Amino acid sequence: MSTLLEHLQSQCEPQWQQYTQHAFVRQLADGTLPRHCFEHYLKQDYLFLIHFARAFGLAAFKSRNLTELKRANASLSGIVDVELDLHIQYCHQWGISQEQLENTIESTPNMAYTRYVMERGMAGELLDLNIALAPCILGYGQIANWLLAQPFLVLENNPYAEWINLYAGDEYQQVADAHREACNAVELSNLDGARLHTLVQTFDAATRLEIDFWQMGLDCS
Ligand SMILES: Cc1ncc(CO)c(N)n1
Repeated sequence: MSTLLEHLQSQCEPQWQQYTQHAFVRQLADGTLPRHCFEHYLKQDYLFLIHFARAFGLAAFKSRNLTELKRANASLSGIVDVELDLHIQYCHQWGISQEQLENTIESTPNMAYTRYVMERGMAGELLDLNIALAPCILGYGQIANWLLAQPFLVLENNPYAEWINLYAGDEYQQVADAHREACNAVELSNLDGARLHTLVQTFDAATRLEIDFWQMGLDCS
């Protein structure tokens, strides 16, 4: 019997592949991504992380017991107290100041993605929100591991090596494992066809929005 996430991923295989093997990440691995594209991505990702944190605030609100509340709380503080600080520090290395981050004009693919996730959470239950969040959390972990195994990977003198290692690292992989566990706490066999269909639609939409996010980076749009 497969898990809920295995089922969702298998239902969205072509989109999942487009997302996790996008030209943006291939160019990170071989070091050919133009620097201005990455800088644009980093600025947008700062805004993304702010909304991502808010989504976990919503997850806390949607929690029905202490286990769920503790998970949401851990994710919220992980982003607010660790990931955002790391992001600001990392952007500084790329010559992007906190002021520049705060003055970044949000791109429409970024808006579409973050607000879509929040809408799923507001309209639905915690599970809908967790599934809307799954492609981003699990995808980045998978992308980093996949890139490290590719023949086109060049780590020497690659300005993006640190980024790849961050997402392949134990700390991020543990975050991904925790989210996988939260989603798979629901048994696939306990969901009826209509409920499952809604979750497939959510997973599919969030995956396509991640593809658009990479494309935004590549197009500097
Ligand atoms: C757009 C996007 N998706 C996923 C992650 C992983 O946290 C991120 N930082 N940004």
